[in-house]
Amino acid sequence: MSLLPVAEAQARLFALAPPLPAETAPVAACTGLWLASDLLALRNQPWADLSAMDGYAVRAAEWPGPWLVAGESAAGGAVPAPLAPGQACRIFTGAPLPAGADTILIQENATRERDRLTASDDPLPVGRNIRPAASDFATNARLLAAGSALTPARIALAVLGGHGTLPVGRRPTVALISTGNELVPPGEPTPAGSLPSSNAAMLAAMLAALPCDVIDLGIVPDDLDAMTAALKRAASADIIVSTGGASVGDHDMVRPAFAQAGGRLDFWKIRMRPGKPLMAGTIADAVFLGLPGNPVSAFVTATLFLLPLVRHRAGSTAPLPRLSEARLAAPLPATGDRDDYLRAYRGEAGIVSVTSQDSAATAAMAMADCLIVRPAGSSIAAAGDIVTILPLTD
Ligand SMILES: Nc1nc2c(c(=O)[nH]1)N[C@H]1C(S)=C(S)[C@@H](COP(=O)(O)OP(=O)(O)OC[C@H]3O[C@@H](n4cnc5c(N)ncnc54)[C@H](O)[C@@H]3O)O[C@H]1N2
Ligand code: MOO
Repeated sequence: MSLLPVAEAQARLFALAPPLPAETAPVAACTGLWLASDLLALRNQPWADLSAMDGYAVRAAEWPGPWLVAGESAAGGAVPAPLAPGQACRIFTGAPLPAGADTILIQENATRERDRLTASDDPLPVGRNIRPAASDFATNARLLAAGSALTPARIALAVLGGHGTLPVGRRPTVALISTGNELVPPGEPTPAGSLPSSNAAMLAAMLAALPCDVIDLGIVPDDLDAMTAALKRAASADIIVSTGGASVGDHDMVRPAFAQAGGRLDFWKIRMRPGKPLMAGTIADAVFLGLPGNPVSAFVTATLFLLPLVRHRAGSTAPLPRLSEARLAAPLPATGDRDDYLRAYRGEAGIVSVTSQDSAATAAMAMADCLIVRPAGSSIAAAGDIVTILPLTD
């Protein structure tokens, strides 16, 4: 069976199910969500020509005065009366200009004696220190495209555009299933032959950064019927993730159980290391991801498939992790016939791959703050070479 390239597997995964239906949320609850439809401005910003500084609204042609100070304009106050020739209007930041004014003389550069005002610096061009009406955006302008991540700055834009609620993608529910007779829950005694189940806690921690609701269905033994029942129970979630039992051993029950539960497998086995035994399909309206059991393999495949799937179902149009480039601090061996995702960290002298690349080496994985992405067939890389990295932290 030939191995599926990572990018192809990601595209097939997203094609399994569309984003979840949109819902309306108050702006205060939108952080980290994705916009479900284009957002148009309901108002002009600024609503009128506004002063950008505290000072005086004048006509530039009358520089350097003297002007007669007549009237005042403050943010939230009434629109001031039009300026007659020779007049200046006291004005504050964010306040509307009187008709006829075309420049703001800042108060630090003005000399005022009672109502007589003169400028004490060089002439200013027309328009200086003024924010023209609708110069930020105009009514009906498209502020944000569907699928945009609602970052803090975009929430500010939406609110200034007149919105108090936003159409957003619904948060997916994610059901976690850990499989293996050897597993015991975190913190419980580990008699010989058993080990703590770490994958669900790790995945929940990874998912905590995303808008989704995690349901941990616990540990299921390597038993066909038990696993089938667990998958059926999980099928009301939007996304089901299992770890372990994905490979070819006699106790690897996930594929047969998935079939017995009525699931439709779409792909199995990816051209990547670690993570080869990854599988995906659908069961009822849920998308199913079967991750390998090794903690490092589960971590890498969750980074490349699970987190992007959650983003996709929550409405992101750019769900894949961002890649960047960095310089190697030490050489790397050639890769084999799968893409390598090497655990690494960003050191002072460049990128350093961690001591063990074994897919069960959790102590080494815990040192990593990025993955080095090395395509299949890459030759030896030297210290100083530029490589592609996938940052795991900012
Ligand atoms: N003959 C072959 N053997 C294996 C192949 C192969 O292609 N042919 N693939 C290898 C690869 S690659 C991987 S990765 C592993 C993954 O296999 P499984 O998904 O079936 O995982 P398990 O066998 O169930 O477990 C592997 C390992 O991870 C530990 N584990 C499992 N779940 C957890 C958990 N929740 N928390 C912590 N640790 C967990 C488990 O005890 C095993 O040690 O298969 C290779 N074999
Ligand atoms: O490809 Mo498996 O995920 O390394 O150990």
